[in-house]
Amino acid sequence: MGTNTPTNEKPPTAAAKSYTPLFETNRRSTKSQLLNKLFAATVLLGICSIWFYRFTHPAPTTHRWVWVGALFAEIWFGLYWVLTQAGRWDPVFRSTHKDRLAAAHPDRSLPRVDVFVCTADHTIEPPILVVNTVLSLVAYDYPPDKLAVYLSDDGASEFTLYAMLEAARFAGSWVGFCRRFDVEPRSPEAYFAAAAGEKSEGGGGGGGWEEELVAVKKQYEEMKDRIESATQMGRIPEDALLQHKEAFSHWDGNNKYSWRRDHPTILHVNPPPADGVNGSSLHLPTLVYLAREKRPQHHHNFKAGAMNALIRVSSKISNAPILLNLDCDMYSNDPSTLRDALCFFMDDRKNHDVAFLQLPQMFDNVTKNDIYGSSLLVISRVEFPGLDSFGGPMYIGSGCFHRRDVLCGRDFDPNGSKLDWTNYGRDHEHTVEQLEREAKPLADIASDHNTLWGTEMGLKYGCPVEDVITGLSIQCKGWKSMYFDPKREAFLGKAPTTWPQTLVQHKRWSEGDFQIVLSRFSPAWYASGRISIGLQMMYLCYCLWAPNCLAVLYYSIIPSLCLLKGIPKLTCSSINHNLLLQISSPWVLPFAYAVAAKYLYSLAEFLCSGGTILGWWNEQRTWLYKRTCSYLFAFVDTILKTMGFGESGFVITAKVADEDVARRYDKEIMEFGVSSPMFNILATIAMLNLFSLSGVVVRCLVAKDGVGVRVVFDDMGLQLLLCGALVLINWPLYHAVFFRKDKGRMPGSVTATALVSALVVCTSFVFLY
Ligand SMILES: O=c1ccn([C@@H]2O[C@H](COP(=O)(O)OP(=O)(O)O[C@H]3O[C@H](CO)[C@@H](O)[C@H](O)[C@H]3O)[C@@H](O)[C@H]2O)c(=O)[nH]1
Ligand SMILES: [Mn+2]
Repeated sequence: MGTNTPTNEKPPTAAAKSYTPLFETNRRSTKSQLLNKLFAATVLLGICSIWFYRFTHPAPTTHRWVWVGALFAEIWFGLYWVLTQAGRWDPVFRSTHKDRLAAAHPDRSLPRVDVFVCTADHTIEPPILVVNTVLSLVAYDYPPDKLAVYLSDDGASEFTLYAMLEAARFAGSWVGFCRRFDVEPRSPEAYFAAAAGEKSEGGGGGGGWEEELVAVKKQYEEMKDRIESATQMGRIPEDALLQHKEAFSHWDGNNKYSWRRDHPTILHVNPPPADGVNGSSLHLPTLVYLAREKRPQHHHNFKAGAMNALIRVSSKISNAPILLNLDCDMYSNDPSTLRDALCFFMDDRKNHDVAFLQLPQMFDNVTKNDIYGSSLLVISRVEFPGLDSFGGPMYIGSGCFHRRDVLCGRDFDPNGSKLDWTNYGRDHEHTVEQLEREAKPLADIASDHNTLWGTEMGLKYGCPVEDVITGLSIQCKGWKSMYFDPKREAFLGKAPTTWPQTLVQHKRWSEGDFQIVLSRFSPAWYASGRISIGLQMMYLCYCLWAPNCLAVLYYSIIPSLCLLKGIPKLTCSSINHNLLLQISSPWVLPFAYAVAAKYLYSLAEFLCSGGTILGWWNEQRTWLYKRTCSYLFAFVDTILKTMGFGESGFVITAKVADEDVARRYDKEIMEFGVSSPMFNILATIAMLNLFSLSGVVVRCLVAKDGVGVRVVFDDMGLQLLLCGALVLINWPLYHAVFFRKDKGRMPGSVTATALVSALVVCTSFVFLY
């Protein structure tokens, strides 16, 4: 996509000579930008001519609603396309100078960093996965006395605490090994897997690496065994109970069923040995376990509540000016990421308005052709760099660095919003007991309920995408954000591995995003004048995912039904209308151009972002399924919620699958498996298109004189194409319905429901309408 050239940011003046930038900003070459814009202009022309066609061929008297639907869908798709162009207007790409950072700020003058890891359920977020993340963070290449890792456990699980304590013990050996051989990545599980395939970087070159690897791996496996068997047997080993009597005492005699929703704050600070691990020179960061207080009568506000408790508690313990937020499945893949991030926050000239720095969310379990389109490639590689030029990307949760003061509600002052490092941190004259005693009440409900937390301070409450709404409210104050997509992925997490997970995750996202449009911070009006128009357009683009379902549902159902019934024309007294255009009509050209150009461009973007052709095709299916299911449910639920019915929840995505499912996932076989209302809709639409297509084919075959065939192709050619494309993209679904025998197939009940519903819809449309 063109070459990158550095932008000319303000020519250096004499006074500014001593300033050395810590990061670089690159833009596409003027030529490639111009070409891109010209191309966009031609597509826009195509879109306008489609609109023009509709308006100059006014509503017919018969089948009027079909016409109205098509008009609505075409306007929607056209406008939506315009919104997406903002993300492609002027992308910027950032790179860092860690060497300059090191020269300007020796380790002892680096600011503290607090890392927050959130977990919420030890059954779907296994403790061993969580501690792999924790260990990868503890092993950051950063002065240990400046780093603290906090684990928030909304599941209040003794097994997660046990796992963390085990990890703290193992950390000495692990970090030592990592430092000595400079290994990457620093999540033990990921490293050992890579080392086994001899793909590991660093290390390999002798110096006792192999022996040490065997030893540290053995220790790790033993620890993993202990953690997993404790979880399986539902019992913490005696020796651990004895050693950490105080910490585990909270679980004595608790009621297993209500515990998660009803328990006091549990805070356990695990300070590193002051004189180094086993008296060596190796020091480790502080590790903290927190399960904030929960009571059934108080809403806990999901991850936002957990994050706010962490912000408060950490302010007493380490009080770092920079916070990093990670989900429990996202381990650090690059030990130098903290230094990368600081290049942005510590750049002398450009740091005064940067509130947060978002890094892309990448996943280590995505298969080659990404069957669920979960890698977010185009968003990460194309759209977020695009947002960055308009004031910065959204805050999307995991992988985001924040300035503590801004996240805590600091207003933007154009004359002085610089971060003063020196006011932060606290020295450890306190004993651990003192620290725990002081910090603990801050995670109690009393410190949160009826306070400014969740409204003016911290992450916002009441929205399933707490991250996006929080980021938007910060940007609306005048703060900027930045996006940094490093060459080596900074974090790797777990993407959903089944259709139900994928669809439910997108329901949460699109529901949350749509709520933002209707909220106080609406990007449609509140943000006007507060953030740039380009950014506003892109916020709308994401926040209007949910209502997208209407136009897509229309396009995937009505033209096919009309095809089946044989309605090519919508007649009005004098003019002939076509539902979709007639193939021989000159108007087909701009229509075909706009559609083809849009899809080819999207394919090119996908390939340039590192995807495969099949991956792109899979992503198109995912978009279709998300739009017809997740977004529909999100849309309906949001409307109901605004009318006062129901509340939106937070369904946590499972990070493990049973063996059978995992095996199919690795083979890129789609997983349906359970019956769900979402599948009923998907399968019904798929069947309906199959029936329509077969119906037409049969009709052509029985038409003796060939007239029927000609009419079908000429008058309904586009409908036929659309229906054919829908059948093609649904292929794996038919396969799962009709042919598969494994557990991941479409359940019989869904199949039956879909067949009956599609049959009823088709016959009643053909015979009754
Ligand atoms: O009551 C809760 C619910 C969730 N979580 C944590 O929130 C994180 C995200 O949950 P997950 O189920 O993995 O959702 P994703 O859709 O994968 O997460 C993305 O979307 C979320 C917003 O919907 C953001 O919060 C996340 O950071 C972002 O990675 C996980 O670490 C959970 O443990 C909590 O701490 N408390
Ligand atoms: Mn996740």
